[in-house]
Amino acid sequence: MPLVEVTLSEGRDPAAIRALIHEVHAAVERSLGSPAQSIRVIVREVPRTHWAAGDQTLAERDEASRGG
Ligand SMILES: O=C(O)C/C=C/C(=O)C(=O)O
Repeated sequence: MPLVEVTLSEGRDPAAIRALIHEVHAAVERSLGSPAQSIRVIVREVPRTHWAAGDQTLAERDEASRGG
């Protein structure tokens, strides 16, 4: 049972996430030949206040890029 997990920061359009799930599913089906019902795709969304790079959260980066 192939299981693919994707971690994203929060805030994307639900339709874009649904499209991502479809594309990941299709890639696994095509590349591994796995039965469709056996494929699992999990998308995790992390609040931008809970994701840091270089000790700056994505929320802080957003604020800085807005000039805050
Ligand atoms: O785009 C996302 O969902 C997550 C972005 C992460 C970064 O920009 C980073 O880790 O620097």
